[in-house]
Amino acid sequence: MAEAVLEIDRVSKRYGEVVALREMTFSIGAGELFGFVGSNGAGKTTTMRIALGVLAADSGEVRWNGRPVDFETRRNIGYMPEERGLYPKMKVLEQLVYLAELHGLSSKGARKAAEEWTERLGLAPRRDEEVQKLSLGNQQRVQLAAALVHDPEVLVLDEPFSGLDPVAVDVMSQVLREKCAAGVPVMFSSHQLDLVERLCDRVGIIRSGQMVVNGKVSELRTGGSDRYLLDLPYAPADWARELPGVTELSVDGSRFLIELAPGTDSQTVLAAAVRTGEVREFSPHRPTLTELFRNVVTEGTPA
Ligand SMILES: Nc1ncnc2c1ncn2[C@@H]1O[C@H](COP(=O)(O)OP(=O)(O)OP(=O)(O)O)[C@@H](O)[C@H]1O
Repeated sequence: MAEAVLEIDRVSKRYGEVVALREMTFSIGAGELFGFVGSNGAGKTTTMRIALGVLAADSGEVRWNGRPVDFETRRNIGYMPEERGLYPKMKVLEQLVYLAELHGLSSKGARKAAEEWTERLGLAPRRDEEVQKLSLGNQQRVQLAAALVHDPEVLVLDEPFSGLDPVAVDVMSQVLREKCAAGVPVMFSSHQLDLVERLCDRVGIIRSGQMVVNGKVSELRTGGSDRYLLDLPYAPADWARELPGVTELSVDGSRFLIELAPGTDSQTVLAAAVRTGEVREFSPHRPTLTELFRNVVTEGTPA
């Protein structure tokens, strides 16, 4: 794994009686695209705000390249807040130039960067429009441009894909991949799990303010239970029920999803399937991120 760059180390946070984060811990390496998922209210926004230093943790620490995040470091982070923080009456280009200058770019450099990003994100025809007059999706593109315009060394994006049309989703995905390829650690939250699965190197699933699953998407999908999908057009509905070590999880017409207990030989199960007649399909079933997510959020009692 790449050297850890952004580290969230045992961060806890309460809002009065509400415990939002309990010793939240994870890190994101250089050039890594990290998807942050969890139910509504699980603590994603709180984590990101603390990572950025715009909200103080009760305990724990956020480090960037081994040093606690402070005012100077924050200038190097590109942040796309969930609540969107643009000035509604300012024109698009003017606003981006202003934000880039705030982050330390010269006025010439700021204008050049603002022009490039508006071009890239399909906002060139909107440069002279007030942000408040844009559609929500276009406001979101401006918000992404605002996170990128100062060429940040870390990107933290709170639900950057929500409300975007498919073309904008593609552009956004491409931009995030490019940033990663350039060595920037990128963290983003999303409820669009298919997108997270497609895009991310690693995913973190949080529940009730804690990281409960953190790993490579491909490994998470192959690890864990031993499930098989079978298509048996002539099998009676109960063909698998008496087989030792086999649990039937679902049946959809002739398609059966089963789970094998540890030590159960899949070839014995295949032989039993063959005895029912034709076997159209017999394949290991890799759960999707959505299925993993459902298992994780419904497992155990929310604290
Ligand atoms: N300013 C606040 N005052 C009180 N409670 C808050 C505040 N902000 C967040 N919370 C609570 O903290 C918990 C975590 O909220 P947070 O916004 O971080 O979740 P989230 O994972 O981003 O949710 P969503 O997916 O809905 O955006 C929730 O129980 C929420 O109600």
